[in-house]
Amino acid sequence: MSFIALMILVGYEARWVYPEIRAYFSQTGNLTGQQLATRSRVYLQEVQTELLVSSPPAQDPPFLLTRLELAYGLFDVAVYRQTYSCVEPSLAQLDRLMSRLAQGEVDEVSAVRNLLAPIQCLTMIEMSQSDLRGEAINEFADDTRRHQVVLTFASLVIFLLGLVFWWRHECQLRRTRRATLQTLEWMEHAMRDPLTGVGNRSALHQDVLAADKQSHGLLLVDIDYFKQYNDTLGHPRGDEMLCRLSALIDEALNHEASLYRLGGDEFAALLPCGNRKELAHYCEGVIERVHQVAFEHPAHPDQKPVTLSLGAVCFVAGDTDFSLVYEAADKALYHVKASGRDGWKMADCKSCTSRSVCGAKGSSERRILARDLGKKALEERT
Ligand SMILES: Nc1nc2c(ncn2[C@@H]2O[C@H](COP(=O)(O)OP(=O)(O)OP(=O)(O)O)[C@@H](O)[C@H]2O)c(=O)[nH]1
Repeated sequence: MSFIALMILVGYEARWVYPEIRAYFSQTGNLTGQQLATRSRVYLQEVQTELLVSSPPAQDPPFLLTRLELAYGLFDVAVYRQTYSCVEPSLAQLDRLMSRLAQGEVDEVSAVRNLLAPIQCLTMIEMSQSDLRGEAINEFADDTRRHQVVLTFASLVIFLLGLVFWWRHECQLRRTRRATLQTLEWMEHAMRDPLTGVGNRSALHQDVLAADKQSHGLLLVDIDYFKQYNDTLGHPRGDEMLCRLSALIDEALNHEASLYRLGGDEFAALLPCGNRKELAHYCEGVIERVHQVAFEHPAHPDQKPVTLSLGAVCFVAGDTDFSLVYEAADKALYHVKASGRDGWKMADCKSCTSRSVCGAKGSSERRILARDLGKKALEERT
């Protein structure tokens, strides 16, 4: 918009400047016109003076004639003839005077008298030319002033247009920036569990997709008998416990894992882990830490403090269908739950790893398996 206005202004100025300057300089041509008349008058006056001062003239007739011819030549201009009525008679008079002077038929006094009319005509031409020039200059000055005003206002308009454009652009930029930030904020909210502040299920899937092709460990953690905890102490205390446990799991995993709440009382942890042994170490660490802290659980069927059940699996991110990985970890968790809870199990998921990352089984895993055997034996006996 500003650019278009600027172009219009430039066009306008170019349209004005060129003819106006031309007009001005053509008027300065009047200076030459005036000068011709002046020069011619000076020659005539020199002849007049010569005739008046010295009688007989000190200069010989050819000198006077040359002066008169010069005066005639400068006087005999087409523009003068067309513009001023006194030119034709004056030139005729000069012509007559020159021929009479050449023949020596004229006395000084009548010659001087004959020069008066041409001199008067030339003086009038000088004054007229001077007036014309003055008018042209005044007109040019008026035009210049007028155009300066136009130029000033146009520049002001362009400046204001530029300002408006800049302001609108700035507002647009701010709106876009705000919208982007809001979108990012919403995305961030959409990926977070509002209660514990850890990521949610969508965040887990996104992080798995974004993870580099390295060996990772997935831990699924579920609180045991949380329904009873809620029923006894109330949901606000249950919420509090969820927050405490998410912090505790994070701490037990040395803050190296990304933590997620998948819903209800189930958490997931994703962490880089080279082999099963390392993952087993992490699982053991979580179980031990919750034992150490021993959060009170007034309704635990086994009269224990709060306990956790863990299912874990090793996988190579990017190489495996994550749903298979999750299913394997979930099965392991289910197995722990079914085996009496308060323990961990690592899934032996062959399809989850393209590289051999499997190591030794964890002690808790062994403990669960032992408990399974015990349960089976008990069932067989009853
Ligand atoms: N305080 C609280 N409780 C929740 C929330 N979301 C789900 N729950 C409760 O968590 C409990 C989960 O219970 P279940 O899935 O039956 O499992 P559980 O009682 O822990 O039993 P097991 O998992 O078999 O050991 C339910 O009572 C839900 O009401 C929450 O945001 N806050």
